Amino acid sequence: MTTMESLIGLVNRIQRACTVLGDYGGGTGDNAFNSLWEALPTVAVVGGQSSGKSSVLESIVGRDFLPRGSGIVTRRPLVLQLHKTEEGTEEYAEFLHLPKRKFIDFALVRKEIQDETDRITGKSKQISPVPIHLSIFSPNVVNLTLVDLPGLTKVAVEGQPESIVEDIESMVRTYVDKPNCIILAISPANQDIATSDAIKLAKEVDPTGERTFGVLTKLDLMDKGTNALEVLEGRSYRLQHPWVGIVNRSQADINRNADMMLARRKEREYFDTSPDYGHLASKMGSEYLAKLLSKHLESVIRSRIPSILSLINKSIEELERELDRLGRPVAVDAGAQLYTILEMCRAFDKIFKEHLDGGRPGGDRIYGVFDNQLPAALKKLPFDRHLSLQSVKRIVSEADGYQPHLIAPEQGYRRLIEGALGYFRGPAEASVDAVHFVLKELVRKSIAETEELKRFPSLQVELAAAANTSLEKFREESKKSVIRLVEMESAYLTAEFFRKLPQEMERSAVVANSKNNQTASSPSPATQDLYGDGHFRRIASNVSAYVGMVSDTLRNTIPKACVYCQVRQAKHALLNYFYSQISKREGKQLGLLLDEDPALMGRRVECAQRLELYKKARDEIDAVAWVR
Ligand SMILES: Nc1nc2c(ncn2[C@@H]2O[C@H](COP(=O)(O)OP(=O)(O)OP(=O)(O)O)[C@@H](O)[C@H]2O)c(=O)[nH]1
Repeated sequence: MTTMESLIGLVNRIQRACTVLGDYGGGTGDNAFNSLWEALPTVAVVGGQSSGKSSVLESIVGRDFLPRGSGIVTRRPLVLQLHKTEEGTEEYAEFLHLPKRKFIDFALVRKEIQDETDRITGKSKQISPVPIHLSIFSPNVVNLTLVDLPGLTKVAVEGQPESIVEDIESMVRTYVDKPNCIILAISPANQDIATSDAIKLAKEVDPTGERTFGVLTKLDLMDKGTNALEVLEGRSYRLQHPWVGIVNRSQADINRNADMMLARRKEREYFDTSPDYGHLASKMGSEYLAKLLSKHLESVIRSRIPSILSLINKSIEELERELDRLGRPVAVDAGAQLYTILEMCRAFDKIFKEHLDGGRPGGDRIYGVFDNQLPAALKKLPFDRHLSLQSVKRIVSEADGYQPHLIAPEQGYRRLIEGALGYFRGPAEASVDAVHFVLKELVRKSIAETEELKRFPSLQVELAAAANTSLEKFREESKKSVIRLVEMESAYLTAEFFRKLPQEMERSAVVANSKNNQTASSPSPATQDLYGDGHFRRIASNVSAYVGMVSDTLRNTIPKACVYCQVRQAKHALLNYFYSQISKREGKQLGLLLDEDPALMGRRVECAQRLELYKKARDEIDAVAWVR
């Protein structure tokens, strides 16, 4: 059988561990972990300024320990964990941020709360969502955890930023919005309940009043002849739980340093003897409130345990998956580091090859170079200009020198052809460059897609640089090869092509003759036209036909050279340069390559800590017999 202590204490322990890891009610938006804190039931104390919040808390504890003053005194949430101890034991307090230091003197507790508030918020009087955890061990308390929040206010006081009014409200909301938050809404009885800040907020976030406990303070300060029965009996504002009336110490009592135990007794007497509230006396006062809350908190925790466990189990699974993805921490010895690097290179190389061979997209763009870009570039070459009548006449005349040619202009043909073939260098080199850029892009993509490499930005950079150096070398080789192909075409022309030409010319002349109906005695057109425009046009068309034949050949051979020199090499030897470099490295330099992204290392540590927290929480909950 489990006691209340073990249930509330269990939640207290988990809450403290959550805070250490930055998971607390008002500040968990940015680290993308499930918030365990939010799954834990908490009692949040909410009220307008001077509504009596601090007094209620002190009454519940039975000690004077909260900072007082003008302006906004509570500027960080105070998680107040009360632990009931055996009768006769000494009372003491402990802060989470000062483990092992026992506070016996509660005046020092007050000072430490002030100092610790300033430590985070500075003297700026700003507010901060990072809670202060205070545990109080005493025979005069019930087991209970409450979160004291800054008082809702309407105006900033001197030295505080204007935004503080909204900042406080939004901080309070981050707590009370959560379905697991029990709202302790404090309103003063000497003020119209309709204007109570606490009730206004509670109405908004908990319209059915399921998780709101209404507390009415300052009953003793009501005008003579009036009472708060309308509120306390639930007629002014109905809640599912009964309202609790409280009489705290007055300012004069505080100034007099009136004893808290005495104040509790006086409060009891007030209700016992009150003509207005006598019938409600057993359900009034701070002691009753503490017991009521403790019982309620315990039952809520009990009912939430299955959902807390399921959140914990889900989070454990998620964290383990994430840790697998992030990989294990890097080995420290050089051999293991080299092994890790080579493993990653292999993974990268595999992905790169898949891109080329078709398992992944991108390789087809190389075929695109050969099938579209190269033919289009060849088509665009300015042969029309080169073989225009004027240009042909000029080149042939220049080639003849002072003696005009007698039969075919051999030199003229050669010069025209050589001039034309020179144009093929452009598309040949452009094809090599285009293939180079596709390969480079595939290297970039493959690095990005290699999951194992994600952790190591330095290795990524080095790998990319080495791969690109290799690609550059392949590009040089490829360029040499395609230029050689073009030069080979210029070096030796296909004589066969020209041997066929005279017959072709005759044939075309006969055709032209018969078309013109000329007599047999007319001179042969070939002779007649030896230096005329028709002759030069024929030369241009012969050269054009030859160049066309070479173009067809190069269209087939340039891709072969590119694939041979670049694609094939990239597939087989892309990382050879990297391997030769890496084998020369010492252990320390290898370590540098494996320096992980600090953000990732941080994330791994965070995940590991979270995992530990969740596992510990699961074990603790499992250890409590009533869960079964
Ligand atoms: N007579 C009487 N005075 C009370 C009662 N409750 C609170 N006070 C006084 O009201 C004043 C404000 O009370 P606090 O407990 O400081 O109120 P608070 O809501 O914590 O105020 P802030 O921290 O300033 O937001 C103090 O002077 C208290 O003595 C009460 O029930 N009766």
